[in-house]
Amino acid sequence: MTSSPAPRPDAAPRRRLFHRTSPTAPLPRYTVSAERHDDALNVSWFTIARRLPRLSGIAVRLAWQAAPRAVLLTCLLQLITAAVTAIGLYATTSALTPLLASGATPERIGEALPALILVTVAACARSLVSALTVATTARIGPRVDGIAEARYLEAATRVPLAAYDDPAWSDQSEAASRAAKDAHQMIEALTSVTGAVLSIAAAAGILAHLHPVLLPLLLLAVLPRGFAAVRAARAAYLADRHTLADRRLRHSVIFETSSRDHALEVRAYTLRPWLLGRFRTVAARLEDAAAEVGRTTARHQLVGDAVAGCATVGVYAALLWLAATGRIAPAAAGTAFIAVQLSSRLLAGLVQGVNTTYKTGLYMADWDAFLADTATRTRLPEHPRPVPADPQVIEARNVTFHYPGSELPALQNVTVRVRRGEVLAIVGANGSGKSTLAKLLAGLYTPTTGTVTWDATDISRTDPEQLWRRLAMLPQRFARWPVTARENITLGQGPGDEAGIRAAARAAGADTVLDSLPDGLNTNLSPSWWGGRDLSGGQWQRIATARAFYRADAPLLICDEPTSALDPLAEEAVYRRIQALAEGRTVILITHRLGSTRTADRIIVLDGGTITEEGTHEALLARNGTYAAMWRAQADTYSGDKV
Ligand SMILES: Nc1ncnc2c1ncn2[C@@H]1O[C@H](COP(=O)(O)OP(=O)(O)OP(=O)(O)O)[C@@H](O)[C@H]1O
Repeated sequence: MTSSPAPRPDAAPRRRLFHRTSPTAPLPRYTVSAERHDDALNVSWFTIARRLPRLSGIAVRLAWQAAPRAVLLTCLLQLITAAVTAIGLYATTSALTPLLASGATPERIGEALPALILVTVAACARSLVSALTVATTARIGPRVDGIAEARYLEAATRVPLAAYDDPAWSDQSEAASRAAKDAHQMIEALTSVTGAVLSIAAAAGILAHLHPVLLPLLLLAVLPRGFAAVRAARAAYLADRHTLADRRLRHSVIFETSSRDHALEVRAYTLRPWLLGRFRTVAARLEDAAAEVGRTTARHQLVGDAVAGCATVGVYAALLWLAATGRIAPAAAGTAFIAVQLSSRLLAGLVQGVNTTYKTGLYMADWDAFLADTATRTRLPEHPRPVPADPQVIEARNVTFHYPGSELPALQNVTVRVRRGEVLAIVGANGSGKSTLAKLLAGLYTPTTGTVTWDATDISRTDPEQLWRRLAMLPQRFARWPVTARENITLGQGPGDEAGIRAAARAAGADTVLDSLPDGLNTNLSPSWWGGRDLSGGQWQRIATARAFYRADAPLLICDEPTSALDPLAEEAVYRRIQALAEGRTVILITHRLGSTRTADRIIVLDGGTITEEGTHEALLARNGTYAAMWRAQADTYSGDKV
């Protein structure tokens, strides 16, 4: 049975690109965050004029950093183009004057010949310089993209983890990554704008020289289209900004629908109609926005063309009148005619260039704002305290923590102390705050109130990168990097020594996994790449554990659910290894497998973000509280044999 097309949730029904044979999923309309409704969405002509130089300045600075010599060469080529244009027009008048004079034809041609040769040479030079400009700009563009993208990545990898939980930052990040990718467009557009402006200025100079009234006439022919272009660019930008969240949603829906990670559930849960419905809903919203931009652009273009057309007719009529009444020489009128035609052609480039410059310029401003905002969020202490190389005590004191935008605290007034050589186990129900507490102790999040210290050093006053170099962490949701098994273990620590990698793999039970791979450590662990192999969930967990163990000299080891996917023998081996690793370092172990907590030096129980129990396994059983209840429940599940 085919269902009738579902009505769009938020617009009047009309013909669509998509046939709605599947249900349309209701999709929340996320709006851009309050900060994004800034003055960029409220631009007046004055603001545009004020802003264009600044927007261009961002791109010019980037271009200068990327390829200063190419920038200088481009400027030189632009000036040559303008000079050649002026020479060509001037030579045209010189050629037309004898040609339009009375006398014998061979003599008139002979007199005009040098000027005609100059006109031809100027035209050839113009083409050559234009080709050189294209080649030079092509050298600058990719380098500018590279720098813009590298800065974006650097900022995104430096910002505190909490930024990723903030939708405002995510919106900004999306706009900035898009701008960085397209930064070369701004360079190309700026080049064509400056080239066209200089050449039109040269033509205007020649016209003003021929007769002062020709200059305002030229401007009359040129300005309306420029005005229309900037208005269209502004409409497109505003629509883009308003649909930013929807575009993010669209990417996310496409990714969820087609990614390998979701492919199994898409099939097993027969998700196709639901997923396509979600896609259609968001695509329809974007389609509407794009159509609206198209209508606005067409309107502006039509009005601009109409006014420009009328103005051009007026210019030609004025030229005829000036020539007919003897106010200018016929040769000057001919040159003016050619200059207006040339300027109209240049104007097409200028219009396109202004359009792109303004639009991409606004995105570059987003990129710039993202870097500035991210730098503010990332601000390091002015004089960072050194991180203790081998902390004796790691302590959270009266720590409360709210995730961004969350009213309920994930942790409330938590105080905990863990010493070097100790294994601290954190247990508790799902969502009780275990992972959050571990992340705070590792400096991955900063407490909303309270302090975390390593020895006497408040870690919020240290350089976090220095801190994390002293951390080995096996997170609950570890990344499956699409690189070789070797890189998955050494992960950013250089090529690694073979013995160290093998020892970490053995300790994590990953040695047997490596033995089963066709190229051993050199096998790529992404089946989507040629020669790549995937692993089972437990095998992946062993590799991720080896990754944490490989950082053998880190004084803090955090294992968050390290054995959730492991078979019992591997599990026992990993816990034995964690126990052994505790010698000379601090170990924090988060687990629901209470069997492993028996050997921990101390256990804390979290409930709703607060510590409710603390002690050794035996002490907590004797207390007969939450821990004892959890222990008994698990013992019952495993028939009391083993937990
Ligand atoms: N990035 C986040 N943004 C907002 N809230 C979050 C975020 N991560 C976790 N929370 C919330 O914080 C609380 C504590 O989460 P946490 O991950 O620390 O729990 P947990 O005890 O480790 O749970 P589990 O046993 O399920 O792993 C939960 O209520 C959770 O919903």
